[in-house]
Amino acid sequence: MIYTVTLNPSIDYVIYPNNTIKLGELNRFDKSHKSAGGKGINVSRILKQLNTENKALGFVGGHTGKLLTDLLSDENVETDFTSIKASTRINVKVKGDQETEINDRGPRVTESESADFYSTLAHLAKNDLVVIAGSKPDGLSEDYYQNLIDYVESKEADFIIDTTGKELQMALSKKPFLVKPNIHELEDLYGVTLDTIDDIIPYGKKMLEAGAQHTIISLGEKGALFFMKDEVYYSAPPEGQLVNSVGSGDSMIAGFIGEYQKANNPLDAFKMSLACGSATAFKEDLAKKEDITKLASQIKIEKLEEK
Ligand SMILES: Nc1ncnc2c1ncn2[C@@H]1O[C@H](COP(=O)(O)OP(=O)(O)OP(=O)(O)O)[C@@H](O)[C@H]1O
Ligand SMILES: O=P(O)(O)OC[C@@]1(O)O[C@H](CO)[C@@H](O)[C@@H]1O
Repeated sequence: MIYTVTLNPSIDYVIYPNNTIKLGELNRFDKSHKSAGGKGINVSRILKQLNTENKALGFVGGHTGKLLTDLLSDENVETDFTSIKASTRINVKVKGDQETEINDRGPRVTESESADFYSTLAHLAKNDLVVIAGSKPDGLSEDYYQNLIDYVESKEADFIIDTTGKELQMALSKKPFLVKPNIHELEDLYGVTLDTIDDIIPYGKKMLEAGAQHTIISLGEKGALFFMKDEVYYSAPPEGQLVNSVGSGDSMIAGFIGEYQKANNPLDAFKMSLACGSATAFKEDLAKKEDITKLASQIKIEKLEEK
């Protein structure tokens, strides 16, 4: 079974302003939509499009939590959320001349609610996969992710983590099945500036040396690099027009897992991750199955290095 964990999910309220947003003035817009958001939830939504069985876990509360659950149920995404008293956050995504994201800090989770979460992982078993993604809400201990990873390890299950900084650094030594930093997260992790693919490669390798089983470094409109064992691959994205980059990184993770589950072939999984990432980048909301299928045949990967 695949579980996605979104400790701080959101309603993503996406607005399309009629004009450039003017600070300090009344701005109007004619078009908007609300979608179930949060990084792990996005992974679940794309996995559903790929017909990969999975369950979304995390904390939800209040009317917004109910809306989130209903939106997922409309897409037939299986959930087993832990109820909290405080309300699920609303994150605002402004699609103006540029994309601007305004993310709420989110609700506070109480100590007893934080312990309740573990009951949703009661059936976790050997070879299951847990995808842990996104920010941690207030109220959870500093080492909540670390404890969660230790728990997953104790059940002999695998995990993927999509987080940043110290938490990502800590997780590497626990041998994640996949990590997928974007270029900026990689620069922050190692305190460097990376301008070219040749600059990036040693840092991708470092992530494998530190423990990651597979590493994808996403480069936005420039595509992505893939590291496994001693091999390094690159792929440019398929042709298309950027419409929305929110969730494209999460879609990549889903694409990798969905394809890997089918045939245990990491290179095909990397191709599918590119197809899913770009299919979402070319859509207003997350990609649908038909968008992904259209792009999948266009992805070409190039081997850059082998020791
Ligand atoms: N402008 C674009 N054109 C084509 N593909 C894109 C574009 N932007 C993103 N993608 C696709 O999405 C993937 C992930 O993008 P990016 O590196 O921006 O991830 P990210 O920063 O984790 O995304 P986010 O946090 O917004 O979900 C890229 O590797 C690429 O396949
Ligand atoms: O505040 P976090 O947890 O870091 O990120 C939350 C979020 O920005 O990430 C997703 C896109 O990756 C969105 O659906 C959601 O609003």
